[in-house]
Amino acid sequence: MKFAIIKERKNPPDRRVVFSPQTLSEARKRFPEAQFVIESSDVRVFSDEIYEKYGFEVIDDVSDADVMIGVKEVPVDALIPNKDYFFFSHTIKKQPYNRDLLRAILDKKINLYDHETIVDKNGFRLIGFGRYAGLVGAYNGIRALGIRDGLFNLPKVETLYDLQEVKDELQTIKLPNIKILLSGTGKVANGATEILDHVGVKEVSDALYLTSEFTEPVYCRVDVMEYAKRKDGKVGDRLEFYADPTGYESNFMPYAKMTDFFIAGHFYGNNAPYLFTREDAKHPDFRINMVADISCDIDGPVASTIKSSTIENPFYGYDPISESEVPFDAEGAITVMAVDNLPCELPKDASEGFGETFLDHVLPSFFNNDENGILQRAQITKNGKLTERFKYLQDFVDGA
Ligand SMILES: NC(=O)c1ccc[n+]([C@@H]2O[C@H](COP(=O)([O-])OP(=O)(O)OC[C@H]3O[C@@H](n4cnc5c(N)ncnc54)[C@H](O)[C@@H]3O)[C@@H](O)[C@H]2O)c1
Repeated sequence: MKFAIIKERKNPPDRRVVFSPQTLSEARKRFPEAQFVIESSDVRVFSDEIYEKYGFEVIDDVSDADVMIGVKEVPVDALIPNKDYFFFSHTIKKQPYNRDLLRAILDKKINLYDHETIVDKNGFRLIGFGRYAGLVGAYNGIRALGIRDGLFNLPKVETLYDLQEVKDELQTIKLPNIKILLSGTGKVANGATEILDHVGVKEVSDALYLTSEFTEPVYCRVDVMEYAKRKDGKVGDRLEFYADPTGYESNFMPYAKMTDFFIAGHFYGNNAPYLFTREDAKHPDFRINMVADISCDIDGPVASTIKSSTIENPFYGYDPISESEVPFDAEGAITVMAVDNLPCELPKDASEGFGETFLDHVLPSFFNNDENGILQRAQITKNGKLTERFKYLQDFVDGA
């Protein structure tokens, strides 16, 4: 079986890749029956020459490979019919901007596997870039704070070589006595925690956080059972909330009154209550003045996120009174960092980490008859049709 590491063709260019040269060598060792080729690329974080140094063939035409492995959406005219493809297709939530892509995939009888749909038998995602989004998102929030309040001047992550350099930069700063709230307990939140711990911010329980002030910076981690509660006053249940959050309402306000800097790292499911609304942000006791919204749902659960921001211009201000965008350092504004492609800022580490999990969780399935059902669950299209699991996308494909 021949695997091709394909070139990223989306604009702006994404420098990430599923396999670093080193991880691909490991894959070659573990699966001697597999063949790997590299499609030449001038944007990838690892150069063609490095792959060649590791003994891989780097070519322009990879059309004789069986399985194409990429990161971002492949443009329709670059899709090769009748192949297996792995990439983030951003189609499973019926994203309108990728309807034509899904149609082309079906027309070209491509077997599409999406990195996002690579899950274990309980439905938990096995691979992703979440940790890197958390790392970069927390750093960017701290960077915004330093610039806005004239405290320190951290460089942009994209100008640094790797995670170690990011961490080295953070050694040079001292945070003021602020209170930081972090939502989520998943991959993103773990990445953010790694940064907060590295900066030496101490974690405190929510009971203490909600009742005390401190003489040093602290952070508190909350998940659904803290920032939401049952409307009927009964005790909530996390799994029940995931399945159907309609019986819940926000419990975020007590935290908003005790927080300076909010890092959003939760997943927001359909019909869940908003964490805070535009009205909430107007409340005189609403204390948050800095939001690093890594979850980045626009005009939704975190009301100050009125748009996503870019790596180039990562910060903007939200004026709670006029409910509109203002400069990030305007008087009375909530400063917002809402970059929606954070892992792109750390392409080397993100690629290395992603490849290791792809190697552990996905590649074996090609050689063990998919004994854990990984490929079967992840497959969205087969022979020009949607697979059973993804039949719900049929009306999206058929729609105008
Ligand atoms: N800004 C970016 O560049 C970027 C990059 C990667 C991920 N993200 C986003 O960050 C968010 C968190 O990602 P993650 O990888 O940490 O996810 P995860 O699955 O590892 O963790 C999800 C977290 O959200 C909570 N949650 C709340 N409602 C849930 C529900 N209905 N189903 C599942 N979990 C629920 C969970 O309890 C958990 O704390 C996602 O919305 C993701 O799209 C953003």
